Amino acid sequence: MLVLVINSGSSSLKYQVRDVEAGSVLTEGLVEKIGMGTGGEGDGQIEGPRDHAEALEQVDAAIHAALGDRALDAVGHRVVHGGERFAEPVLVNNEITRAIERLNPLAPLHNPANVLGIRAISKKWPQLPQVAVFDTAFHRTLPEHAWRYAVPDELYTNHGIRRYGFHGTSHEYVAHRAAALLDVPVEEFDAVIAHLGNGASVTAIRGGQSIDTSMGFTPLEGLVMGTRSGDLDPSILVFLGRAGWSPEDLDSMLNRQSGLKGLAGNNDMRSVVEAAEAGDAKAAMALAVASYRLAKYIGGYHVAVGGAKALVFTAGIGENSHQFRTLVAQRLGALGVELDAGLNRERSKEPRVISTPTSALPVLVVPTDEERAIAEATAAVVAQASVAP
Ligand SMILES: Nc1ncnc2c1ncn2[C@@H]1O[C@H](COP(=O)(O)OP(=O)(O)O)[C@@H](O)[C@H]1O
Ligand SMILES: CC(=O)OP(=O)(O)O
Ligand SMILES: [Mg+2]
Repeated sequence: MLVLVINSGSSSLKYQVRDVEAGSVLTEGLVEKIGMGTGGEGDGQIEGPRDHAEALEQVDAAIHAALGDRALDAVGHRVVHGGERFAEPVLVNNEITRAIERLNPLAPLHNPANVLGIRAISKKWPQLPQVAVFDTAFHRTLPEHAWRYAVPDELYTNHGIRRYGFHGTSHEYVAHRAAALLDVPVEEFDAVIAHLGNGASVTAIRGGQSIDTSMGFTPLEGLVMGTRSGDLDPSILVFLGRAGWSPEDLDSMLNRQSGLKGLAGNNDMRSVVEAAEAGDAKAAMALAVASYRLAKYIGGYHVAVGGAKALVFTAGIGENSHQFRTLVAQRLGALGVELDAGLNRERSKEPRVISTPTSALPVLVVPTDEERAIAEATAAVVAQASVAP
């Protein structure tokens, strides 16, 4: 089955065409600066489309050569917020699209773009089945004591304020691959998984299921990220609000000006590590804050899962930054974690163990592949829909 995987952002659209049975990628690319003039990269050089519909025209042109005389069978979308309703990937129809749209206020950076992407495809290729794959779905197994905030109940009942969690497609995919590498049935896999990309989250896995995760009501809570603050005392916002900061000011400060960028002036881990190694004290402190915060979460989730059998690093930073992994591991001495310096520095696209044989728990690096997981889920939903009565 040929699946077009779409990850729509507010001003960008990442795409991949995959042959699900062959496990291959036919073509991929990124359309940037949607509604902002010029820009873009990928297989085809793409210039600033006006909107998501125009972006899609460019994707269509770019994938044409790669498809040859084959045709797409389905489209799979990454949808960031599925609320409490969506625990599985679903075949999209008008009602589903409206349900996703109703969740827009809960993920204002992500969901509106996802809806635009779905509508643009429906218009362009009305016959093509579309599947929505939700970042929140894997976390629907969180127990209430993990998802509930200690605030008046009406905030939950009237406003849906609770922990939802994100990056679920990645955490689930990585849990399966890590369990396979350790030769443990996934239903018996207890672990802590750290997805460290631009957005970063850590998940407690018990019996292969998510039982806690660091992102919350929105993808802001938890770890120090590229431009997001992660956890802080909520009273800071009250304080700033009283000092005249608007909701937009606060949103921009927390989501776009904080994290590594706020601490070190740069949101890219590679640059922050380089600066720290060159003696920049702010960059070194940014790494200390981020690694300390993550180590505390790992300790907490080790308890939450009743003793993790593995610690897994994934996504851009988790897969590539041996320096950051070292900083985190150095703070995990109390858990008996011990990295093998040589294995930790090795570069590979394969899942691998990077701890010593005497480490109290194995530490793994497992490359994530959200697009592959979305393509496979899409194919499964479409295949099932075609046999349903
Ligand atoms: N070789 C590398 N060494 C250190 N950090 C890296 C490396 N490659 C990528 N990264 C970091 O990974 C992060 C981006 O992760 P990624 O998973 O691609 O993000 P997203 O998909 O959320 O946009 C950036 O902070 C980037 O600096
Ligand atoms: C949900 C989320 O934070 O996604 P990303 O890491 O792609 O920004
Ligand atoms: Mg990502």
